[in-house]
Amino acid sequence: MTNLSDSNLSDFCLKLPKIEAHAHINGSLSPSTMRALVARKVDVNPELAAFEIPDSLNCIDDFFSLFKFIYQLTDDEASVTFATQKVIEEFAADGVRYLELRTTPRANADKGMTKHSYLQAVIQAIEQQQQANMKTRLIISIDRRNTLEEAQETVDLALHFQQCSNVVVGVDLCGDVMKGSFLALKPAFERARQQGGFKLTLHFNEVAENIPEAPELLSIRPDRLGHATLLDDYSRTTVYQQAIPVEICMTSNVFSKTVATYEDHHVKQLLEEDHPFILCTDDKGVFGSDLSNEYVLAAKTFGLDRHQLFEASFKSIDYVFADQETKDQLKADWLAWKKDNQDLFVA
Ligand SMILES: CNc1ncnc2c1ncn2[C@@H]1O[C@H](COP(=O)(O)O)[C@@H](O)[C@H]1O
Repeated sequence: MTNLSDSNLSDFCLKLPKIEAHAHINGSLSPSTMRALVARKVDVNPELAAFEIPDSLNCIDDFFSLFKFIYQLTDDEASVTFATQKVIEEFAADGVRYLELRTTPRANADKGMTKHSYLQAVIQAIEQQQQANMKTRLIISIDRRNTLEEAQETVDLALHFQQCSNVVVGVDLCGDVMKGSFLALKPAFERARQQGGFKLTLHFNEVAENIPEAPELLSIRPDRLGHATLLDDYSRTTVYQQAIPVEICMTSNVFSKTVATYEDHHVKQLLEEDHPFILCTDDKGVFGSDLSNEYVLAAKTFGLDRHQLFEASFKSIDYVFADQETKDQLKADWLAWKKDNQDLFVA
């Protein structure tokens, strides 16, 4: 049962202006969005009526196989647009003021959806769904299982959409941590930075098997790292020396068992070392935790007070893939919010 201070803390974390920088679109679909998508499709695909998210995810393998189901819900452009709009609305309702969504372009020949039309649907949704209080930007993901040719095709799309829209800001390496190799894909990331000026973020050392390729990932000097769960000596030295911001996804790590408990979470070290990090959700739909809840968890687990929570959120602004003018505006908004809400800082 929540006591009074719990609900006060939840209320504070909901109202706190926040940055979300690591949110996979298809992992962020809420149960109500999934139900709405099932309702749209069940006539043509009755099997979807039996679609349900497992109550508990036993290991990271379960987690990646879950996306095979979710992808049946977003297998045409209209569903992709609908899903993206819902995700944006929900982050805005959770007090997010600057959102960087990410997604992997996906084709579906049966529905006539191409990677190009998939991205067009996402970008259209972002442009149409700009909220009064929240800016949304897009990071385009390259899946670890891609061939170099596929990865280059994704970079081509990022470059194409950069010509007609200002929402694409970065390129990400994601996907099943046990598959693929970064080395094969490295030229695509280098081209994304050189030709598009895109920022690069890489899912990094989520499991021990990723450690051997860590020097290769760090060699491109990523602008941010996702998770960075396991820091071997070389990675720790490099990540700390280069002050690379880490996208922290506590619930995702605990649910997918890459971190044993919240108390053991590596954000503890980052807090102690004052190393840059951003609290994020990863897949709020799959793991059932929105961003304000991640702030509640960080506060409860590591004893952070409201000023420290504000600082964590405020510092995150420096690490987003936006221009300086946008960052300055966000900082001014955050400070104005703090000034207007002094009463919330009294627990
Ligand atoms: C444990 N955390 C994670 N580690 C690595 N990749 C992840 C992930 N969570 C999600 N994805 C990647 O994002 C895709 C779903 O969103 P999009 O279809 O791109 O919008 C997943 O298929 C996976 O490739």
